[in-house]
Amino acid sequence: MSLLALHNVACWRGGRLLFDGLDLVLQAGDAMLVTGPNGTGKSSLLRLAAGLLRPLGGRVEAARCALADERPALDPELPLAAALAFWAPAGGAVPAALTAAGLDALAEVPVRLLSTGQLRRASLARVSLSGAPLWLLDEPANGLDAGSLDLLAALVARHLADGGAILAASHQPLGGARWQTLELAR
Ligand SMILES: Nc1ncnc2c1ncn2[C@@H]1O[C@H](COP(=O)(O)OP(=O)(O)OP(=O)(O)O)[C@@H](O)[C@H]1O
Repeated sequence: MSLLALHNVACWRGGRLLFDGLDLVLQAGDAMLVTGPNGTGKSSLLRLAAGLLRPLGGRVEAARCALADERPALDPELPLAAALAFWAPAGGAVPAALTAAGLDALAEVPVRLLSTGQLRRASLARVSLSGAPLWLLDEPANGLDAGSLDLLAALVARHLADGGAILAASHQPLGGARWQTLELAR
């Protein structure tokens, strides 16, 4: 069974047609990288897949998903571990997620004090904690240093090996998978 399927999808946003006739299918273990110039609709495509945006035409079928974009979706006033616990169905997985994202030392630091790259990694920890089989990652490498890029690649590889799928938008190459590519054009 596919974890994401788009059938003949058209997207209208900002007063113009961003794309139409788009078909794609992601099965367990699949990773797809969406590329293209600014404003061509990469983030919009992720929001369509997340069910946050309605297609102008066509059909979107998605498994339970977790979206990581520029908004961390973590309570800024809470210590990081407590903020992440909100998203953890079983609660107990938070320490392992912190370790996998290289955030052990920051568990008790309020989210509002984290740096840009630390917040990105906290978003990845949130997504990995969610248990969602479909990850939607919008520019996940933004603000990450070399070591953090390696952590991202490891998280990607583990999620795919566990039977998940990933749709990511990025201006830079990502590791951890043999990425299929989808280029959106103006
Ligand atoms: N909330 C919104 N309301 C109206 N138009 C929007 C909204 N968000 C984005 N758009 C428009 O939709 C178009 C596609 O934007 P989108 O963010 O999907 O592009 P992108 O390919 O992800 O760009 P970038 O590479 O800059 O991140 C742009 O023209 C943008 O102005």
